[in-house]
Amino acid sequence: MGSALMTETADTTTATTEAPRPRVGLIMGSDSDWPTMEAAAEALAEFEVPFEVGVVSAHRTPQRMLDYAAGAAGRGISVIIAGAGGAAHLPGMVASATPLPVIGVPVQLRTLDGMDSLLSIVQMPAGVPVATVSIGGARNAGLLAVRILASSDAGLRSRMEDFQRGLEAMVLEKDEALRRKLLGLG
Ligand SMILES: Nc1c(C(=O)O)ncn1[C@@H]1O[C@H](COP(=O)(O)O)[C@@H](O)[C@H]1O
Repeated sequence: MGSALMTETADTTTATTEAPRPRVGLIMGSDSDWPTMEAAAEALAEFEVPFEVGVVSAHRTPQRMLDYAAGAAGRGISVIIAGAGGAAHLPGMVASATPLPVIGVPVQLRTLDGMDSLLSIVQMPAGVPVATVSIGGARNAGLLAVRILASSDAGLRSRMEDFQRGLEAMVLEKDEALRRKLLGLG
């Protein structure tokens, strides 16, 4: 089942080198979700976290969804990011069939501004958690997956700390630029 998904990696070595095993499963209900979900892939690639990508739908491919969720941990996946729009049952259904942490991304469709997706994902019954990010918040889903992995990976944790310092530096730089602009200095 897992072999049906595409494995992505930030590894830049030659094609003859065996690709590292994916640590994050990035799935979505439809290929039409990719423009939203791509930001999660980019965040994972920034941290050189190997991941796999695939379309898995609780509604349209229920058996594939169950097989994926049941097999992910055994294949070495540590975190699953699941994005879906509308009646977004995928993240919750996947969470019900795996012990792994599942991060849900509400994908905004043309109707209802993504509120339907958000509410479908966020309102889980007690006992089956899904960590829901904001509507369209795929980048944060990727970063949250990195943080989860970093909690038991010192190297990754230190990269996350560098990333956070970078964010802070960027804000301070913008603050300074704004101040100079307001004072007519720059
Ligand atoms: N919400 C779900 C599920 C699911 O939750 O299992 N499967 C597909 N979908 C969503 O249907 C929307 C429209 O899909 P199409 O564009 O393929 O018609 C997508 O946002 C997808 O995530």
